[in-house]
Amino acid sequence: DMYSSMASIQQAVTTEKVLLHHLESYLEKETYRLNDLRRFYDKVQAFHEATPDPVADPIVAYTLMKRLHLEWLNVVHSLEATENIQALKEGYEKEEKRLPIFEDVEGAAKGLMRLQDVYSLNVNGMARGKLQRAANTAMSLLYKPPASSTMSADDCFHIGKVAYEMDDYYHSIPWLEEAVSMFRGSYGNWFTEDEGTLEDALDYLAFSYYKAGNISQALDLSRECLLYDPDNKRVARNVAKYEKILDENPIGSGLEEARVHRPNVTHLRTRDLYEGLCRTLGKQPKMYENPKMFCMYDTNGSPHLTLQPLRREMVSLDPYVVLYHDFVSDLESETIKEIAAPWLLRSVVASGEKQSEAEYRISKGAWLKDTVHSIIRTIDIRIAAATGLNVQIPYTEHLQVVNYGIGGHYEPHFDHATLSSVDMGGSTAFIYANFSIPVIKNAALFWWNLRRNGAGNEDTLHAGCPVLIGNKWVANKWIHEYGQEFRRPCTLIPED
Ligand SMILES: O=C(O)CCC(=O)C(=O)O
Ligand SMILES: [Fe+2]
Repeated sequence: DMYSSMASIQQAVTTEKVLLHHLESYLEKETYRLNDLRRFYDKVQAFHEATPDPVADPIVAYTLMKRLHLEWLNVVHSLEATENIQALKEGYEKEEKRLPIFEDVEGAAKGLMRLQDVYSLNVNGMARGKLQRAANTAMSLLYKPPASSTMSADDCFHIGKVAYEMDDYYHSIPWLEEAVSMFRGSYGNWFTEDEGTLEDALDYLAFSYYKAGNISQALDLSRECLLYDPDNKRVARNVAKYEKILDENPIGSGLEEARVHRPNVTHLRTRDLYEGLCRTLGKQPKMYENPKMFCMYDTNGSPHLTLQPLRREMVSLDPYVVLYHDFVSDLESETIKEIAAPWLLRSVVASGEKQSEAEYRISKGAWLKDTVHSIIRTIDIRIAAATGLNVQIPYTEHLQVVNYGIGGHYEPHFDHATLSSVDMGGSTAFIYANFSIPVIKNAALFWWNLRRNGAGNEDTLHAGCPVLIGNKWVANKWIHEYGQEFRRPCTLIPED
């Protein structure tokens, strides 16, 4: 699929540029054709104005005869229009296999709804291309794009429909409200590219309200829909039905509006904690008040780091989490991304004995062996130097390079089992340990997910927050317990 990684979406830009080129050439040819038709029209029109009595002049009469016998025929039966549209269609068909499919648009729409929820974004703002916090969380503008990227009524309608098809009225209502209000504003204008109309949006919105238990809203909208589409028998039946319900249940007689809840797709107990941490966008000022949380140049006693120590920042003492700033260089991270890009495949998660794609991990990844490029080997050596651990296969896994997609995230999980540029969102959140770390380009985050006695540290439950703006790449190196016996000896203290 395409929506699950920004690297794949970048290819869509190239595809659209090709389509744009075909359309440009079509428009040029059609403009030429229509200008020529206009010239013919003007010629005939001028003739009728200038020659009130064509019958008197034999030459004039001749041209009239010839025109009617031949010229009109050629004009009306001209093949040019067909040829032009044919060329456009052929150009499109050549790109067809590169176009996103339904699941991609659906996945992208779900990604936007995820961002809306996790970052409490306001739908009206989103439709205007601005990322602002919803009204109940003190309206604040998070991001305004440099170029205007507003959504059309039809864009909002589509998202509303995706939610509606999932019986998710919590999302379908605000998006369809937005669509209806925009369609109303442009009523009477016809946009070739649109899939839906005001009537369609009203219809879906009315039914969403009905499902959510708001019958009087459903009735108002259905009546408005009938106004535009008086022959729609189904909507007429709905109006009658809603009127009947309201008649039988006067206000206050127990017909309460069902509260529409955000669908708990993740069945996640930790969701609120996780999202709260994501919303801080990695800002944790409290952390710096603890003197133990210092920064230092660290060689870890390794000769590899003597001349160029790592810049280490303590992030958490328990669980032990450290951040190495500029762990890799721009050249290294760019190279890794380039090597990984052609091999990216949809990320999977363990599900029983098998592996499967999951809504809770939206990204694509590639495994890079140290033999594919000397940079991978260099980084392995650096990881070994920083951690003092043995990073030879089979004591670690290969480097896993991951690129997130639209609203791409990885919900809370354990790894017992990190390179990038993100402008906003995408923090790594430690749910129980209650902190999150923003994405810092070229930095590496290191933690022990096992205690020295081999038990998993529950406090390492962590997640990759949905990416709000930017392109997030991470590289994971999972180091196994096995093989480190003499490098990280065990102790008898359980909490060590
Ligand atoms: O993307 C992140 O911030 C975390 C990624 C992660 O935890 C994983 O891939 O296991
Ligand atoms: Fe992880």
